[in-house]
Amino acid sequence: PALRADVVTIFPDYLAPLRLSLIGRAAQTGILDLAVHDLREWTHDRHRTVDDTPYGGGAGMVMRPEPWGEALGALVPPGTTPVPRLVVPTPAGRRFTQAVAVELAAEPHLVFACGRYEGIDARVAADAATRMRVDEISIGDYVLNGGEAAVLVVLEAVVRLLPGVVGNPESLTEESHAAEHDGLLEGPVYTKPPVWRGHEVPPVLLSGDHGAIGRWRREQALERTARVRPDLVPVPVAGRGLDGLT
Ligand SMILES: N#Cc1c(-c2ccc3ccn(Cc4ccc(CN5CCCC5)cc4)c3c2)n[nH]c1N
Repeated sequence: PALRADVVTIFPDYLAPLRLSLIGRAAQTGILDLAVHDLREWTHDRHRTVDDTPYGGGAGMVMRPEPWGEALGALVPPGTTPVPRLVVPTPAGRRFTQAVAVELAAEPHLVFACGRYEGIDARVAADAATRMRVDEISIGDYVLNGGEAAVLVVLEAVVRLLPGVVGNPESLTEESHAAEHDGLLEGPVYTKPPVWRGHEVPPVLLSGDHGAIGRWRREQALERTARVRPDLVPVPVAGRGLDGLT
């Protein structure tokens, strides 16, 4: 497979959507080798305990290191090659962006550690870092209850970049946040009918004048990016084209 992905979580059912559609097909066609594991497999007490009170006090509970140590040891036994990358979603992680998705899509093996409660005992990532690359990532500046939703987001963004997953690879470069699109947002899209509830499709798109269409689309992308995401609009660089893009 192009990518092997192991996900460890106390809510394996939460990852069921990965069996559907795009990612499900990638798994069936052998492009993606996905395995979801229940962390409690690596507990040994009657109550299958995965959490305990935080040292130093504070609200909530912290995930115990032992089950995680055993889970990662079982999934990545010493001597495993290629050494996987451990991806740990956390509110305190580096921002997950398209560039990070491209980076992860180049990896042969990813292991995702889904935390819950107030997070995972910090020694788990520290210990793993002695054997593999550990990436603590956040999918955005909002608070979730655990890492599972982040894994759904990250795996969708990563798997769609794998060769053979998306029918039309060209669409991968023409979309928002793709480097080839200068990181601009894409403009509006239209399909038939040419008039719908009195709303016309912009005539240039029906003109067949591909030069004009290309210019119009770029203008729309720039305008929309400036309105919705001014932070993404490239600043003109001295000595380059008028709009700083060419
Ligand atoms: N990716 C991603 C994420 C997550 C995420 C990812 C993984 C886990 C594991 C547990 N939680 C719950 C939680 C929520 C808030 C806090 C902060 N503390 C609370 C009181 C003082 C600071 C700690 C844990 C997680 C949340 N949230 N938002 C993202 N973009």
